[in-house]
Amino acid sequence: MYPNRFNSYSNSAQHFIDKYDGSLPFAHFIKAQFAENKKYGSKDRRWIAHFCYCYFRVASALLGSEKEIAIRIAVYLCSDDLSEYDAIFDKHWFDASNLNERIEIIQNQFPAFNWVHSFPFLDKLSDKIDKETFQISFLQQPDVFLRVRPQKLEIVKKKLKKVDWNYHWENEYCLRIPPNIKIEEYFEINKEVVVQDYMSQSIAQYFPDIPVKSYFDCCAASGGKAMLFHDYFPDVFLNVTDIRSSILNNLKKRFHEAGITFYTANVMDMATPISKDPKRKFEFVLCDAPCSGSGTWARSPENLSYYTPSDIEEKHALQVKIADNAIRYVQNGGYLLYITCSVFTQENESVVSEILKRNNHVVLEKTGYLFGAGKRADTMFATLFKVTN
Ligand SMILES: C[S@@+](CC[C@H](N)C(=O)[O-])C[C@H]1O[C@@H](n2cnc3c(N)ncnc32)[C@H](O)[C@@H]1O
Repeated sequence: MYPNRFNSYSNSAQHFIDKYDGSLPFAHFIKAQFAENKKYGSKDRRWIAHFCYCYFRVASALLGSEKEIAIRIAVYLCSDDLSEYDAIFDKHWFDASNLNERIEIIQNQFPAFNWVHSFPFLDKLSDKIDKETFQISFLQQPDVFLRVRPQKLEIVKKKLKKVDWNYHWENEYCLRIPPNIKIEEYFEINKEVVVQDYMSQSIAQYFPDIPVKSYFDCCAASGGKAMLFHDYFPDVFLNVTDIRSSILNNLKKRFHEAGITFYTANVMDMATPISKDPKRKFEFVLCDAPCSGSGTWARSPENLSYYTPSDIEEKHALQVKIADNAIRYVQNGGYLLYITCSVFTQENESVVSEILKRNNHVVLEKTGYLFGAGKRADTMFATLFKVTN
């Protein structure tokens, strides 16, 4: 890349970063900005967005630095391929053979760069999370993963023989694919493949080890986990709810595409106290609770600059209310699976402790993190409880 081109992208990135106020996801913001500013061609848009995202990945380690310098450092730390930047970066920057060495080079050269601060919520992080791997994972954009629907494995493999891009099987059904692939040009989405993070797919490890007969997904959103469950237990009727009717419309569209008809979807607020014991109970209740999403922030690194930690307290309170209610829907001998895509103790281990403290008929079967950092995937937390009345 020529210096003048680099400067021009850097200036545009600074303009958009300064204009952004964190009130909506950066991806939506930048898309709207580009739609308003027709002067940017598709190549310019790609570079400017890359520079902005690089900046957000390391901004907290560079507080007080000039934006121009911060962007230069950020692009160095966060770009997979440095060969583009021959004319821009200092010669010795190319001596690094891995990300740790890149960090060291910058640390030595710029005293204002404080890597420890790159993730500003370290005090909230669960002690089960490997801090170093987690922090470094923010320097790279996570990959895209597809879950191949079980009965579609053969057709997907056949179609893959004709693609000219690289892919990698993480396991029998999980396919890692390069970013920016127009998936719909190759596969029937939801019918053949579901776009679902590797660790989100791996949640199936926490499904009860029994032939489940009834299922209730109480925070179903657009149905990612419900579809996963369906592919393991195809004969089970799906009862799904969410507080938002708009997201249930997405679920209905996806279920239609997936050929799932054996379900009901209803709006329900799971945080409202339940006065009477629910009439209908289920063998398996899945509660993928609303959370900070901090295990997915390598996909939305603007959160490192704009997330307000007081939100964690509110989320904790909401999660306890929802999980407490969800337990009431579990039949005797059945299971509750509590899930978040958070890495914060308060949303995970603390909620689990609260649940156990408040419900002495509930026992912990299995708990842990599905750690995607270092694998260019998200991180999830899951706990399976057994409920005996
Ligand atoms: C993490 S998302 C669920 C993701 C989903 N399970 C999936 O795999 O696609 C959490 C969902 O909880 C819903 N939610 C938030 N507060 C709720 C409440 N009080 N009652 C029920 N659902 C709620 C949100 O609307 C959101 O769709």
